Amino acid sequence: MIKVVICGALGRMGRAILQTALHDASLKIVAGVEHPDCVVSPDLGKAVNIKDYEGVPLTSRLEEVLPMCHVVIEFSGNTEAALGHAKLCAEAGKPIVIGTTGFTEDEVNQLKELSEKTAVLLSPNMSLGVNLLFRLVQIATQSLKGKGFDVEIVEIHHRFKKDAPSGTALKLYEVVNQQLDETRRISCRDGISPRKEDEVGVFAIRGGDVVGDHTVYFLGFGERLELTHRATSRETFARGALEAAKWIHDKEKGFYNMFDVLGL
Ligand SMILES: NC(=O)C1=CN([C@@H]2O[C@H](COP(=O)(O)OP(=O)(O)OC[C@H]3O[C@@H](n4cnc5c(N)ncnc54)[C@H](OP(=O)(O)O)[C@@H]3O)[C@@H](O)[C@H]2O)C=CC1
Ligand SMILES: O=C(O)C1=N[C@H](C(=O)O)C[C@H](O)C1
Repeated sequence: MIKVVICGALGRMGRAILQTALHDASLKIVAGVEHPDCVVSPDLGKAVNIKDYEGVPLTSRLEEVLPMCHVVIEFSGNTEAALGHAKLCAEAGKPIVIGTTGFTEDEVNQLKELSEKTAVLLSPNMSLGVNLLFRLVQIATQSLKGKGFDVEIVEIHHRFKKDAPSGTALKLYEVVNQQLDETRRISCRDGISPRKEDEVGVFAIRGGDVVGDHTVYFLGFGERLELTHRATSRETFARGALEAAKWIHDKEKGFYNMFDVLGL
């Protein structure tokens, strides 16, 4: 049985992962890591009876529970904390699956350095559909290049999401940018100025309880192609994160993403 620690244990994703893991006999959530100032701080350090977490110890110090596990899943939503957790994993030689988004380029480079000591999987989206979308967008961009199509990206998420644009939208832009020559990402249009040829708009809409929608538009003359993924439940990300944990638990070192897990 694969023993897993979740960082960001009481968050939306942490709870979804715990719930999903309850139906999988091949792994067990052995501890949760939470923010030191989290609302349940009196319970930190001992087993708690928060719904879903009955008997699972919660702590604010990953190093205390690392020896208990084979793999760590990181969804704290805080890139500084996630980097700290990855450093502890590298020191202890424990693999880590990171779903947290919003890393700067420099932080991603630091994660790559840590992956020389332990296995690190970083993906802004653990769903099968979005990872296939990355591939489809690559094909569409390549196929429509030089044929008069403009590319624009729109994402919608719940009102509580902190980072914008989403990690997935930024990855979609990266895929588009790799196929085209020198594009410029913009996040707003306001005023009198027609679209510039090298622009790619990446726009974030926030509201309600939207789990996560991403659309890439290929806008031509007389036709347009829209590639859309809609996540309707966090369980889809949770299942992906747990599949990633199973896949990485016996890997020694290296920098991976969901393509490696899904074989895409
Ligand atoms: N890769 C993927 O497939 C997906 C990625 N995400 C990403 O995952 C992240 C989390 O999303 P979500 O669950 O909605 O966010 P939440 O805010 O609901 O959950 C994050 C949890 O982590 C806690 N936390 C904050 N700092 C620390 C810390 N230093 N150590 C341990 N825990 C900490 C938060 O506590 P507190 O509230 O007290 O700060 C909170 O309980 C985001 O970056 C999001 O973009 C989301 C869905 C899918
Ligand atoms: O914060 C979220 O909720 C999500 N974040 C991820 C992102 O930033 O891409 C993935 C998913 O769309 C949900």
